Amino acid sequence: MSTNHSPFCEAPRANRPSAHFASLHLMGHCCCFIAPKQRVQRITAFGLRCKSPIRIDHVMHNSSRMHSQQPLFACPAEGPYHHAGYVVGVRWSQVLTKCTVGCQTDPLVINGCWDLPEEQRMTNGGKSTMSSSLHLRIPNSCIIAQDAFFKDDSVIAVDSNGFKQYDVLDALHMDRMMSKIESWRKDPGSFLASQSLRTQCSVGEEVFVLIVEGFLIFNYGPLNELMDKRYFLEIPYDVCKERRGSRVYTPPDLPGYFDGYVWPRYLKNRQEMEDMVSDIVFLDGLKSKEDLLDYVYGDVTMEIQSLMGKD
Ligand SMILES: Nc1ncnc2c1ncn2[C@@H]1O[C@H](COP(=O)(O)OP(=O)(O)OP(=O)(O)O)[C@@H](O)[C@H]1O
Ligand SMILES: NC(=O)c1ccc[n+]([C@@H]2O[C@H](CO)[C@@H](O)[C@H]2O)c1
Repeated sequence: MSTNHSPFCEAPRANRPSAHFASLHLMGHCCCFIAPKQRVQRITAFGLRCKSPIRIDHVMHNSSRMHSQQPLFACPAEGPYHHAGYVVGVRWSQVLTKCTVGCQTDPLVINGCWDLPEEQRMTNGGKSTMSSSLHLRIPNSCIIAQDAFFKDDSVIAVDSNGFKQYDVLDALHMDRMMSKIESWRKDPGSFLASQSLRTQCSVGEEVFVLIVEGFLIFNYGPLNELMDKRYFLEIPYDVCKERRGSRVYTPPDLPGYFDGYVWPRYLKNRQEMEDMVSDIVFLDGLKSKEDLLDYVYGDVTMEIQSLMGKD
């Protein structure tokens, strides 16, 4: 199976109303709360839907760290709906405060995903790759990865085929993941410091960005609703199977696990996700890492600029 649908747009789906493809559409709601030390955090939620082709000419670069982008195009395409999906959500908070100018040079080391050699990380859709690169480009960002919250193997349910039921929310300590996200929300600056990440602040205001990366983050309502932006990286069945086959998990996949459990479960999870969430940007994970990163980075920075401009 293969995909020919375009990289930066929602994937086609037979039962998705065509209106969902119509034009770039931002919708938002905001809420405010006052955090300690006079800090004002604003949380904005919005979704992105797109039809074809959307041209993004550039990203504002009134800050030295914002890079201008090459024009990018997004358009829908037809095709079978057989893609493995991986999700990356982005959340940010804006902090209005006075800070000194600094720089962030530390690479992200969180949840054990960045400091592992590539061949030991999961070899699937590219979300860890994307998240890590995004983090390095976005000041004051950090990653929380869902894979770090798997329960112990001894408590994972087993089906009648002997397949461990790893690809369900029950296999994850979502409560612990939420606690971690909550601690970021309460005080992102302190959270970064606790991860040995320095903050970079411009005079006047700063935006902290949390990149939430995982394979079931949108299926968990309380987490999904916190996201400001949602991206879903897809790769076709055959590529996914091949990449999965080259991985060694702990515990390792049993023979037949991919076709007997992982793929059918993925299809169920994906259906559930699409029934719950509509404002997801689907990305073609077969595109180059650079193109994907440029697109997402451009998209996120535009929204951050827009967020900053609203105050
Ligand atoms: N756009 C891409 N094109 C080609 N290869 C890619 C792309 N993105 C990532 N890869 C490669 O695919 C492999 C898997 O990437 P990555 O670990 O980021 O996937 P993942 O979705 O995080 O998987 P998992 O959730 O299972 O950890 C890596 O070897 C990575 O270098
Ligand atoms: N404990 C783990 O991290 C673990 C163990 C066995 C399988 N997996 C797989 O990780 C993927 C999500 O990234 C899922 O498809 C799990 O099957 C993870």
